[in-house]
Amino acid sequence: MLRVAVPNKGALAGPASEMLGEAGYRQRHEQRDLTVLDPANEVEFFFLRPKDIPIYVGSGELDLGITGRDLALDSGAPVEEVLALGFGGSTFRYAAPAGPDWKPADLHGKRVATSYPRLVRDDLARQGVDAEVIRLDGAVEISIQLGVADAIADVVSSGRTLRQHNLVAFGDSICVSEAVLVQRAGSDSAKAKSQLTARLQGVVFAQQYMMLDYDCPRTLLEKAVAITPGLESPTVAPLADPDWVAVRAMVPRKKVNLIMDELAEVGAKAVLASDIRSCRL
Ligand SMILES: Nc1ncnc2c1ncn2[C@@H]1O[C@H](COP(=O)(O)OP(=O)(O)OP(=O)(O)O)[C@@H](O)[C@H]1O
Ligand SMILES: O=P(O)(O)OC[C@H]1O[C@H](OP(=O)(O)OP(=O)(O)O)[C@H](O)[C@@H]1O
Ligand SMILES: [Mg+2]
Repeated sequence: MLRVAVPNKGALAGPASEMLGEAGYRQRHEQRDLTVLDPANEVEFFFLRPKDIPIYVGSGELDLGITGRDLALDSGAPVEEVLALGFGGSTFRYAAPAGPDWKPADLHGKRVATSYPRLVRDDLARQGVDAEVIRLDGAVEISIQLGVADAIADVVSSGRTLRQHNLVAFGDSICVSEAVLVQRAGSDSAKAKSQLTARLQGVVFAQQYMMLDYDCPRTLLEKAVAITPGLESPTVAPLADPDWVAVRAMVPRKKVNLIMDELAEVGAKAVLASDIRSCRL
């Protein structure tokens, strides 16, 4: 039985369960459930705090876990990334009160509040800055106002929380994070583990692509195929009208509107874009 850790609360919990559900795994119905058995797939899921997940996986008690890259790095646990999952994106930044232009070197001799002390200490050491790290559990943005810190280092997603507290991010991102699937560093890729990874990879990949279907005059096919080369090569099928063909190809989701504009310009008609739920390469 494969043992897999899933975030039970916070920003990563909903999307992680949705992705596992999409990949065909059983998920919990009750928020209070801390374990779910999926006998058909021979997997047991454990719903844990995302911060604790690298510790369970690093100890070898659990085989795989979903957590944030920033949390995995901060834990110092011996885990390695198996797959980046494309949700829960954030950056981890230094921030200080708006006004003077800060740079990381200005933190020398100052107090930096954070819930990610290892991540921050490692970065300060890398930059050769000697600052005091104040460890807080959350709501770090208010610590400067309350007089316990001069600057902070925290997760920035939309940037709204920083703005609300009149803080400005400075320096390069300490970490560019997203949800990741992790395993114990150096552990082998058992069959069950690769199967779960491949299924999740199928969902991650499907979310990055869309399927395009369109009709195209035979004479313009070469031009249209150059715009939608597909993964191997697009599917081209005859239509009842011998002068026209139907074309089907996967395209990157981010470019779908641009590609639809280009196809329309070339003379393609009835261009349809649809979501892909899962995909095996
Ligand atoms: N808007 C966001 N706010 C907080 N975390 C986010 C956001 N977007 C992505 N994340 C990621 O989610 C993870 C943090 O999850 P979570 O908020 O559950 O942890 P936590 O802050 O320690 O828990 P809690 O806030 O419940 O005490 C990190 O990997 C972080 O990068
Ligand atoms: O850039 P934004 O979109 O505003 O998001 C970032 C904020 O969200 C998180 O806080 P969370 O809600 O997890 O509370 P916490 O500080 O108590 O962990 C994070 O710690 C920041 O405060
Ligand atoms: Mg939080």
